[in-house]
Amino acid sequence: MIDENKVAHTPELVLTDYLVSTLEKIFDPVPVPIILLDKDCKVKMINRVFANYLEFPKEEIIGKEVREVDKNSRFPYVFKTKKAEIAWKHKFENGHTGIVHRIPVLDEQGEVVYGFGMVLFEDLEEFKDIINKNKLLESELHLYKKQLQKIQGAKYSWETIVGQSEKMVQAKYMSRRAAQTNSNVLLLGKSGTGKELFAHAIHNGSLRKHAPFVKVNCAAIPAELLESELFGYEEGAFTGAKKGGKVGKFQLANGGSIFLDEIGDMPLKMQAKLLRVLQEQEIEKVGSNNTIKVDVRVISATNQDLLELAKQGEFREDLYYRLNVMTIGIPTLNEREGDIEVLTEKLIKKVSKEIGKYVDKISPKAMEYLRAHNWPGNVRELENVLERAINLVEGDTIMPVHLPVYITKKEITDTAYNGNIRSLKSIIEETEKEAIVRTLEYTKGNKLQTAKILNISRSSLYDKIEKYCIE
Ligand SMILES: Nc1ncnc2c1ncn2[C@@H]1O[C@H](COP(=O)(O)OP(=O)(O)OP(=O)(O)O)[C@@H](O)[C@H]1O
Repeated sequence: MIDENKVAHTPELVLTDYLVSTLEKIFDPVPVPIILLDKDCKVKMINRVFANYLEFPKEEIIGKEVREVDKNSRFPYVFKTKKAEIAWKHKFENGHTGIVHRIPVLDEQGEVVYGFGMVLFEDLEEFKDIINKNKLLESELHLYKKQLQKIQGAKYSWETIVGQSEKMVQAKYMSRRAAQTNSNVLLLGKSGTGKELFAHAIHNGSLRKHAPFVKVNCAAIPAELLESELFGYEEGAFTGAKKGGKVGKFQLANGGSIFLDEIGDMPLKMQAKLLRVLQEQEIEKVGSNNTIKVDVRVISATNQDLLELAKQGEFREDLYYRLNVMTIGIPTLNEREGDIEVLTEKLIKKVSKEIGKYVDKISPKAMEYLRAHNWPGNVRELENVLERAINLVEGDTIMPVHLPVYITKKEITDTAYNGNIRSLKSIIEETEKEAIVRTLEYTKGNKLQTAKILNISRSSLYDKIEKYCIE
């Protein structure tokens, strides 16, 4: 950027005819309009493109006072103030509007010896075009940066993790401490409690925050693809392998963090390979004998009891200890006293902004229902309930009528105890049926998710659905 307050200084320089004709030879072929004035504001040199722009024969301009050529010229003023005018909009006498520089050149005593002028953009439209293109490029860049961050960056920080309950404060404290170390972290918590949020925050709060954060859902990738997904493959490693091979998630996360979600679902064979990577800090692509050094911090998460899985032979105990250098337990929503209110307030704002509706209140009765519910699906369930409610609201307040029946008709469960004189078995069965019906309602009939939330196997869920004749 040129500083307008800094004018050009030159040691004593006489614009001899010889010098002027040399400058003319230099600047005449240059396609940028350039003009040189002597200390009396008379034109000493003008190049051809400038003369054409002013629509004057070049020879007629030389020796004229600048205002005889362009009566709007500010050069006399610039010579008076001795201050350069950089990138000024200027309307020439012939109607052209351009962007110009006017620079007075001073000698060592600070007196103007000559003036240098040039037209930066001959046409304002051209300038506007460049500005617009620049704006467009800037907004595209912004978009790509955001997308890149979405793909490989961490979105959340501790500030975005809502919760003031004792258990939540403790979890945040532990994760802040974990972030300061380079150790692997294991996040334990039921589905929808916010484990992923914590993984993002740990990465964002660590020294690795400027490097990638890469997420892998171990349960969502078929076992036979997991290895190439994690470690990549060489060209021709197997039929159907892409030309040029593929870079694995560990390599993508190099220098940063990898978030292995649902680690409990990782097949045993892969667990052995992961253990080797954690021990050696190097990976081997599928179909390659070469090793590649990687520096990655592993943050893993599960809603399963890994030690129990280890007892059953489904999870390697040695891997468990490798992953579990720091454990952070994320509490269920039920255990987070007082958090329903703050979360509800925050989520209403977030969801209504996403949906584009102006809902910002919840009635005391509706809030009471939310407080009384036991939230098997945790914060994710609360978010879904509020999203559904905001979609239904016509004013700006969520009322009980906007909440799902399974939340407002809590007394249904209470009927299980009505009459009292019933066998324990029938009470348990009725409660069990009720829990399944409600969870199916919440998951919109998704049996896999229902089984997960209720912490039972899918086959056991099917047996119970049949037993209780649930539609
Ligand atoms: N403390 C919180 N503050 C704000 N939003 C939260 C909080 N906890 C969870 N959420 C929101 O709840 C949803 C579920 O969170 P997240 O995906 O992190 O849960 P999870 O424990 O990783 O679930 P799963 O085990 O099913 O993968 C997300 O939309 C997240 O934004």
